[in-house]
Amino acid sequence: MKPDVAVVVSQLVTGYRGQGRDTVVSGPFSAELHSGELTCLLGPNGAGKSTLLRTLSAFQPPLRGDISIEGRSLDDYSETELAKVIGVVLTDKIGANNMTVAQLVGLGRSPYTGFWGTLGDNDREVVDEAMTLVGIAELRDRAVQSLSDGERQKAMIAKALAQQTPVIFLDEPTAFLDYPSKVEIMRLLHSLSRSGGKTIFLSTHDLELALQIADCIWLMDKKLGIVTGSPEDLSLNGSMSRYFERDGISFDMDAGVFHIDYRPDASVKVTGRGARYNMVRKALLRNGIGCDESRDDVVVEVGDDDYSVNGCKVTTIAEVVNEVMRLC
Ligand SMILES: Nc1ncnc2c1ncn2[C@@H]1O[C@H](COP(=O)(O)OP(=O)(O)OP(=O)(O)O)[C@@H](O)[C@H]1O
Repeated sequence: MKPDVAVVVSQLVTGYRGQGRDTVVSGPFSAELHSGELTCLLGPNGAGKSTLLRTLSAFQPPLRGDISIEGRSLDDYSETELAKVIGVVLTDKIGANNMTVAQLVGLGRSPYTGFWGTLGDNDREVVDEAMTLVGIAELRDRAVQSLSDGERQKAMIAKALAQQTPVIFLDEPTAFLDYPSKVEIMRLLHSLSRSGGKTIFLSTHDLELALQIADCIWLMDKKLGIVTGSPEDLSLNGSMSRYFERDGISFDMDAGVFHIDYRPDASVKVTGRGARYNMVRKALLRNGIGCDESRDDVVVEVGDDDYSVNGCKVTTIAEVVNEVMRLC
């Protein structure tokens, strides 16, 4: 059974109002976000991801169309009501450098206490719980400016959690993070959507990661418009290829990964099997050398412990490549 619809976008057109002329960035399009799901917004630079997130967060008005959250149009919410429904995590500098992590996360309680409001026992409990959920409880007294990018991102997510909203929007939460931290943040957001029944919608350029972790994907492109679906459906129906394949880059539907297409200038025969065999082929291809079973002038044999090139033994793949390059 499909989870509840939390956000409905109807015939939405996003963009910027100008004097006499509007600049349309995306739309018109209609789509839904479901509670308990992590949805990723993917698209090339300039496609309009931040503009869409700002529009959904009510930071800028739509040019046309309607957005409704939990059955009510965005226009019908007061500012305070909105802050209890949508938590927003932007990539902009957060301007919280003189605060401790606990103070920053405590700002998430402002819809309930007022900006200068003092936190009560319940607020402090919520703040502690948010920091624990995100795994930063031990950082509570650290100054925000002393945090790493990954820790700061977690603190911002904890702040959004402390806001206790059913919907959270995040603009590129994995930007500037190393790969393990990107995976950690994405898995954290996925588990928060599952365990807390939250609707989490984020933009990212980490396509392969999004394909592995997201429940749903929105693909966005200025020319192609917006399509939505599960990562697997969008892979199989060709949408991933249509939106992201460029000259020299192809999308492998089965593996859900992108490949750089090399055009080899020469070819050799490679024999063997398993991971070492695949790695040799990969290293040769990167150096402009393809594999051709019919070749017999240059033959690379991949053994269990070493390699040979035309009978000459070597121990590393780098040496295989050097030897083959010398012969080709
Ligand atoms: N204030 C503005 N006024 C007019 N046009 C704008 C404004 N801000 C952004 N744009 C334009 O809107 C388009 C979409 O920009 P946006 O930042 O939403 O894209 P994006 O998909 O988030 O890009 P990126 O992946 O590079 O962050 C771009 O062509 C941009 O130049």
